[in-house]
Amino acid sequence: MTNERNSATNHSNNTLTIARPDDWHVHLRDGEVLKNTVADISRYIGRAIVMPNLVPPITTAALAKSYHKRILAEVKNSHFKPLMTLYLTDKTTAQDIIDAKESGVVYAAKLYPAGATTNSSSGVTDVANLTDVFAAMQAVDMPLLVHGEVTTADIDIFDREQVFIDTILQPLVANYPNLKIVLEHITTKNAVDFVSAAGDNVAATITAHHLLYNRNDMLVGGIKPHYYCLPILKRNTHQQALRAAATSGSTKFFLGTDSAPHAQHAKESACGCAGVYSSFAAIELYAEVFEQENALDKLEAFASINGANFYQLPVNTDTITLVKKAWQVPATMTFGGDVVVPVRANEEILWTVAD
Ligand SMILES: NC(=O)N[C@@H](CC(=O)O)C(=O)O
Ligand SMILES: [Zn+2]
Ligand SMILES: [Zn+2]
Repeated sequence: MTNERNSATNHSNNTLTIARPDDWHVHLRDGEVLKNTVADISRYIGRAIVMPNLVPPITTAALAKSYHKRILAEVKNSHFKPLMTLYLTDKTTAQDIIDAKESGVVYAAKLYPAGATTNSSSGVTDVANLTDVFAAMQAVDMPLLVHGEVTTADIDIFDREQVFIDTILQPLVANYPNLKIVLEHITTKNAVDFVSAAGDNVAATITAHHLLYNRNDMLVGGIKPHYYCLPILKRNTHQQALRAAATSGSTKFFLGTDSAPHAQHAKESACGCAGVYSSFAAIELYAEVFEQENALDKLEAFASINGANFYQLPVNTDTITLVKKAWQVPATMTFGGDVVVPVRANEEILWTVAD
């Protein structure tokens, strides 16, 4: 079932009113930084799919419930609702999925190939270990969210998404034809083509930074660790394919910031962490892309409608208004007892969300 809705989109050159957007992929972390990450994401975002890659990871309904409570304790805006996820391991059982579904707070389960990204060491070593789990997810209609990269040393880091699609995802989709799958934070034309050709049960999130940047931004003129994320930024032809997909009007692509803060010292290091902090200005950054592509009329579907329909949740009934008004991003933002360097630090963002 999909939501039928008369579009609230209304725009002149300088303002755009859309249904309240949701973020279908975000890292809020835990502990003392939660008050900062929750304040930033809840400014105007409605719902957020909260990633489970904490240390230790959120592997059970009980852990998801207590993390959910810690997030809610920091929420000051009633329009914001965190949707929790379960971290799959080799040991996850079908009963874990049933318990998660019954918890009422878990909306999806996340597949991290072991070693693929930040805090994925407890991830899945072989999807063959999860046959019963995927069957249970299909039976209870719980979406599978996928970090789609292989991790074997012989595969070049720039090819890891494509090889994952060919060797892991394609058979998974074939074996579980009714399993809802979101290929998260896609970075390649290969991913766009795969998702576009698959059935309605397969969709993808696209980050603002993969739409705005390519690997030249990270590597030309000096190595810039704040552009380093996983999957890594690709060449500009892939970036163009992502921009075309996001602004195409296809219902298969929707907003997921993958906002993934790390303290400044952890990024500016001889072995810097992967992740870009963007949720403080998510819709403003996407609006830049959609404006550049002459597709502001497609932003509402991407940000506020397609994801809700995929998760079979109602589209938010209230709205936000974007105004074409530039503002300067600070050099750093508070991150618990530390600081995080945000995307666009010391530079301008061209759109503002009206209060
Ligand atoms: N995207 C990233 O570069 N990092 C994420 C993990 C992830 O989403 O893969 C993180 O948790 O830091
Ligand atoms: Zn990931
Ligand atoms: Zn992520």
